[in-house]
Amino acid sequence: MSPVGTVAGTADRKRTTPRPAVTAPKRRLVVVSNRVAVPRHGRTGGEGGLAVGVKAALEESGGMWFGWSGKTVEHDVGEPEAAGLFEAGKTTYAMVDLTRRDYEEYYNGFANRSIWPLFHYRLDLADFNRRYLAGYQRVNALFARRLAPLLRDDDLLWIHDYHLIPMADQLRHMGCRQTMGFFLHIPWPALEVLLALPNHRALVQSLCAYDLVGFQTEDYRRAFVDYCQRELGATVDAEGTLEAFGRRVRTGTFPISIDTQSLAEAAEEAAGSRQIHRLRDSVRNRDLIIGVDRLDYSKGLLVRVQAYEHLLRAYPANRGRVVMLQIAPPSRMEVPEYMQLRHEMEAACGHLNGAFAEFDWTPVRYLNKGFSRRMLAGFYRTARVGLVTPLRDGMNLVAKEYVASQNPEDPGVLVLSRFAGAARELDGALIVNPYDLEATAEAMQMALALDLEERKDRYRTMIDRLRSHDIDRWREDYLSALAA
Ligand SMILES: O=P(O)(O)OC[C@H]1O[C@H](O[C@H]2O[C@H](CO)[C@@H](O)[C@H](O)[C@H]2O)[C@H](O)[C@@H](O)[C@@H]1O
Ligand SMILES: O=c1ccn([C@@H]2O[C@H](COP(=O)(O)OP(=O)(O)O)[C@@H](O)[C@H]2O)c(=O)[nH]1
Repeated sequence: MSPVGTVAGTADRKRTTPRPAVTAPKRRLVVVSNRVAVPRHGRTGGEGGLAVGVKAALEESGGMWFGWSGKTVEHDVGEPEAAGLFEAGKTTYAMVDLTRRDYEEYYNGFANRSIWPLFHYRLDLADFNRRYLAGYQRVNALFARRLAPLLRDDDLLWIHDYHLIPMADQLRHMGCRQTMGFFLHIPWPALEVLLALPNHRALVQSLCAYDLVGFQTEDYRRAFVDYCQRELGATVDAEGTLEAFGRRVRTGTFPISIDTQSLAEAAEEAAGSRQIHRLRDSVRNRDLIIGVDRLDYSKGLLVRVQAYEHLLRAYPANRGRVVMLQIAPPSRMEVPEYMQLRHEMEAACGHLNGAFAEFDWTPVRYLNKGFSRRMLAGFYRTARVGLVTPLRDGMNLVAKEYVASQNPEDPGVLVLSRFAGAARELDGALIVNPYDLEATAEAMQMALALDLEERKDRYRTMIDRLRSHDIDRWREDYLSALAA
């Protein structure tokens, strides 16, 4: 299990003010996701948007969170009879172990070597081995068998992400008639790209077993509808409801967000901490540029290092004057393409430092480890520039966290890829095409040079959006649409 994920992660910070009351669903909420953020030793455990949003919904209304336990068992010793259950507060956690083979074929295989690269437009990296597909179907069927006996007739099911697309279909085959919603955290690709997936039709057919299918952006939703119309002959009405395979499926756009208020509080508090003082002392009077990403090829890490090299070549006055801090915790290390990226990043950062470093200045600090969100908030606030350059990204919460962490009186500037879902909302960022290295370098230069008034203006438009569209709003919008 990788150290940093959107669902499971290190301890979260408690809000100092209560969450606003939102319309809690009257029916019991059952959340299903690959990773489950289990509370440890009474501390809150969530890290990314999914964990924060789901936990808040379950704390409020009570319910169940079902998924993989994070454990693999070495041999297939026969399936356990039932999911392991335990209660914490109003929430029941129900979790299933996976055999090593299931984990390899379902998680490392179909989820992360077939769907993930394809949906992030990396056809060159996709592997459509049929063994992976079989493992994916097998684990979805196993999850459905373990969940079905725990369900009540009027439960609301909220199933998350690309690992679990066929789950509703599996449950329906077992006779489950509950309301079921799906939310996709990653991009939905254009029709021409999706057609490369050997079982694309069956996969989309299984999505039609849901009552509501939610996407991060309107572009992804439209791409899904486009596929259904052109490939399946589905009809769609003005509200985005599809008719396909004899079912009516609603579609919607629900951009995930962050706990804006608690991030801002954490950043302010962290600014006075010993570690942030240490960071500031080490950076001295230089400008800090920060990147924070799982070590994933979709995040555009290599082009980012190249763009930074362009910055140092095209604007040599920056040499000795800026420092780039790239935090890149290893992720999915059993998938060969991720290991390959690790080697490539080591070479790229080594090359850059070798070419430009001076005896008293190192241009890039490259760290293969994760930090708590509280520490990250302090790092973000210290950085004059936040660099978020994915080649394709469902949303990208780091972009939102960077903005929320800024000092309103002296905010930094976000340089953001147009291919991140977050670019649809964060229009105060300097938006770049990350494939265009020179333009990215120019945007970095501009970010370093922006005057205070313009930085404040850009920050204000973004923070207003993040305050009105925070993580509470995301789950409220999704759950009220699902329950409607
Ligand atoms: O669980 P892992 O394999 O360790 O991966 C971590 C998560 O990565 C993906 O995150 C996505 O969801 C974010 C929140 O909606 C979104 O901002 C980001 O753009 C996506 O890449 C994945 O979709 C999650 O399921 C993983 O837990
Ligand atoms: O060292 C780290 C690096 C990242 N994160 C968190 O991991 C999440 C990453 O989410 P994002 O949507 O940016 O990308 P994903 O990794 O889910 O694709 C964010 O909440 C980060 O704050 C973290 O807690 N510690």
